[in-house]
Amino acid sequence: MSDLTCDVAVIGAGTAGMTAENAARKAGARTLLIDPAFAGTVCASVGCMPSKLLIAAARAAHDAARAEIFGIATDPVIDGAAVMRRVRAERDRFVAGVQNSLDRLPPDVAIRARAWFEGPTALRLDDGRRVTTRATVIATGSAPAIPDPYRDLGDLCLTNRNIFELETLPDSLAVIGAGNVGLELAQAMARLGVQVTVFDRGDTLGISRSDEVNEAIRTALERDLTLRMGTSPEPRREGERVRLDWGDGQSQHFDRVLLAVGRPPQIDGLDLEKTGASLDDKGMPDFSRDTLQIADLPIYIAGDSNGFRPILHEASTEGAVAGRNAAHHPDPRSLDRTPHFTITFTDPPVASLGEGPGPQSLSGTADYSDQGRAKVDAVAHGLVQIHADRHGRLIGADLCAPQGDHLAHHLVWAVMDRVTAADFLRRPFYHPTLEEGLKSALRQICKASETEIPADRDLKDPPGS
Ligand SMILES: Cc1cc2nc3c(=O)[nH]c(=O)nc-3n(C[C@H](O)[C@H](O)[C@H](O)COP(=O)(O)OP(=O)(O)OC[C@H]3O[C@@H](n4cnc5c(N)ncnc54)[C@H](O)[C@@H]3O)c2cc1C
Ligand SMILES: NC(=O)c1ccc[n+]([C@@H]2O[C@H](COP(=O)([O-])OP(=O)(O)OC[C@H]3O[C@@H](n4cnc5c(N)ncnc54)[C@H](O)[C@@H]3O)[C@@H](O)[C@H]2O)c1
Repeated sequence: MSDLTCDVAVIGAGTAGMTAENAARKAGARTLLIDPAFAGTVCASVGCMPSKLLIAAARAAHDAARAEIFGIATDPVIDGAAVMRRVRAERDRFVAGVQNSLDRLPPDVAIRARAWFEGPTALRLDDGRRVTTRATVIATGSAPAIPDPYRDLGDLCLTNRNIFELETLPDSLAVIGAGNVGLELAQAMARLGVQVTVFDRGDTLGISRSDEVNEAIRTALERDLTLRMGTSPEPRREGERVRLDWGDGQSQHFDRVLLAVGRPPQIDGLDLEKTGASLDDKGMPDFSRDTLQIADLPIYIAGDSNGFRPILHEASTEGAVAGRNAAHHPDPRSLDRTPHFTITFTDPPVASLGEGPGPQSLSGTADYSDQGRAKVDAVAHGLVQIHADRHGRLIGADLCAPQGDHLAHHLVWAVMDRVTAADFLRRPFYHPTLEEGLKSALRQICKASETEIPADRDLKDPPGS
């Protein structure tokens, strides 16, 4: 096979890589998109989408089990094999959608191979070919960390890469790591009838920047599962089960263990040292968060592989910017970054956006344990903390509240629009909705910032809101 030449080589055909290739090609570059598998992105195949499909099944089970609250008797039977079949069937449709996009690439753009650097403008492929390029985008994603003791567990050790392949649900599951992956999947499994224990070496839940929000999600989770904070258990395979030992003499057996202890960037094996980039002790190159360029090299790094904001919409935006900048190298343009914004799809969802609470900021809190619409729907739990500057301009929020994924979008858009609490209160709030609950936090910010609550607006909540 003969060597290859291009303007922009993109390493990795995930969300960031596919977007980068497209942006570079639209900017007039001759592109190559290099991936050993073209497996249809982590998001569609083993990340966002199958996890949300499992969560959707869990929500159906949970709603059926609690229908009694409303006077409706149900006795749900969970067919674990059918649950997993639907997860995979719908997941496969998402993956097929990605494969369709890959099939529409111009001929000879997709190269099925693993790549690594031989120099700043030279790549080597594992099929022996060499690629000479003007610029490169690294978009190699991240991979689940697997601490050594768990490697001996064989098929009893799950990660996001194989959990969705389970034929049926296990009776019991230990989840190691109370981050996004761990908590979303732990609660879903528990609501599907699996006995779940979550272990985390941290003493307290750290999913949010706010202690109150961490406490709200902790009490919600403990209705479904056991949380063992401050533990880093030792695993041992015993036949077809895993024994975990922790603390002084405590132990328990589980059918399976799900490892969710972090997702470091997949940069091993890229031979980045051959590019001339200076690397930190983890092998990470220094890169600009504005342009995604590594030093002054013709190399850009996007998505989970740069470790900055390892979430989907950031991978997509960064991919577009890295692709465009690689095509226009050496004249990269800065990325117009949106605020920090994360959502954990637990029930209630947890979100954090913009700036967190700080010494210079004001906060208002909306209590959702006593909110009208939340009580109607029997989901009254949690809180929303809205943060503002001293003039009452919204700068961020932390929350754990019913439909918190939607509330968080209203808030992050308001932060981007540089809206003040008073501006926000001028908008209509339909009754009875969860949005209406935000008003109490906004009024507190008006008061603390000594700004007027707009004329013609209520000064306190009407009954039932
Ligand atoms: C269980 C789970 C749930 C998630 N849920 C959400 C969610 O709800 N919302 C959200 O915003 N985010 C979520 N995420 C995060 C989201 O999936 C990632 O941020 C996103 O998929 C990252 O995309 P990427 O393009 O950076 O990497 P990837 O999609 O992983 O693509 C990387 C590609 O690089 C290729 N590659 C690696 N090394 C090489 C090499 N040397 N040569 C060639 N190719 C290479 C790989 O084969 C792969 O195709 C979730 C993640 C997980 C694991
Ligand atoms: N809804 C979403 O947006 C979503 C969902 C899932 C994943 N993700 C992405 O995936 C990334 C990785 O998620 P993650 O949950 O794997 O990692 P994480 O870094 O968010 O959490 C890992 C947790 O594991 C704990 N831990 C580490 N080593 C341990 C050990 N040996 N024993 C016990 N506990 C240990 C840590 O204290 C930490 O709480 C997230 O940062 C996020 O960007 C996003």
